Amino acid sequence: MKVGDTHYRSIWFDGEAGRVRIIDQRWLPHEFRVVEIESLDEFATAIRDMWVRGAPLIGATAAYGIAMEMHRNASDAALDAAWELLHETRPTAINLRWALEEMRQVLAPLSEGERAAVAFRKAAEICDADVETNRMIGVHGLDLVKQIAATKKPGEPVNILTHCNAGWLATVDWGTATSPMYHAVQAGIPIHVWVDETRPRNQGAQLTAWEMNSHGIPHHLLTDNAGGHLMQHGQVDMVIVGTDRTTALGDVCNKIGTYLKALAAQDNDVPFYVALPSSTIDWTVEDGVREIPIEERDDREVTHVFGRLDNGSVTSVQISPDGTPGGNPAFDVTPARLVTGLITERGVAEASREGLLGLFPERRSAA
Ligand SMILES: CSC[C@@H](O)[C@@H](O)C(=O)COP(=O)(O)O
Repeated sequence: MKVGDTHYRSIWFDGEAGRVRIIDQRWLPHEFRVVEIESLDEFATAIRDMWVRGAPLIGATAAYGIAMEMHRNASDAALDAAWELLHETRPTAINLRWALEEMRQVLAPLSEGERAAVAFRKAAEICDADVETNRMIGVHGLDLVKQIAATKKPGEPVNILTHCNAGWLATVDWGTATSPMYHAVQAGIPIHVWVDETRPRNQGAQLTAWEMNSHGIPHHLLTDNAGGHLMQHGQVDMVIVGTDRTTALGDVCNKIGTYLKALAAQDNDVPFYVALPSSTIDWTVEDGVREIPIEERDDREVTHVFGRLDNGSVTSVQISPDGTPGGNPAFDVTPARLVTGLITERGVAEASREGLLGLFPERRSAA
């Protein structure tokens, strides 16, 4: 999407310089920094320490990490070691394993001399496919927004609540949850977005709000606890969130706090949609609550907040007493029964095995 007048993706390969460039998301919204990442360790650090984050972008970054490593050393041992190192950076988002497997499958049968060029081509393909997938999620999600818009008075906006950042910064472009929003704006449908701040790292406040602001989409930033109240008062027409891993039965694992929004939505008859590329479906998992590994992050993310001081400097400050430990589960699972529909690149599915298999019939034999 555009930043000022320039169109950016969240990751790209500069072929002339032989460098991968990313937007270092740790500094947004205060500073827009583009950095180069080169060594395998830098790729692992960029994913683990969330210079890049969001399930699809983690996968795309890992793909380029493999490509850069193949350029340096294309042996079987280097491929396996890179796969392992990148795979252990973040445990919950399945796109990481998906992208690493895609890379390994094309590279493993090749000779060492062939691997680097093919790896860069494959990483670029993964990125391009992500962009198109997310565009299609927007096309299908737009139909849902239109249905709600049809019930409104002329000019009255569709109020959409979202949690965390499932925007273009979490993908290569468009975003998943935000793609229907961009498509609605393009179609001239008035929307207004409620942006959950998303403690502890505040991806909503720092990233989604920045995206909405940059694109001129009307929005308000909310504390994480406000959504239920707004739903009770008819101020939320629909929820659209992303997912880091979707089970074969339609449970969705997304940023911590998503589950509570789904409960509030059900209690208030607010449709709760989850937008996802099919690379987020883990067909090997059925029960999300029991089977999906939930990332536990550093408790400093809870005991401290990051922001800009009045003097303009960007820093983190402690908000809790010395000695109080933080608990930091980074994701939770929303059971399929709370999900109104899964918005995929192939259409909107019921959150169930049959719903998913209806859109992805090629998976039927495996099921
Ligand atoms: C399209 S991204 C979907 C999810 O990855 C997103 O909602 C999310 O939870 C991101 O978590 P993060 O910890 O910032 O990587």
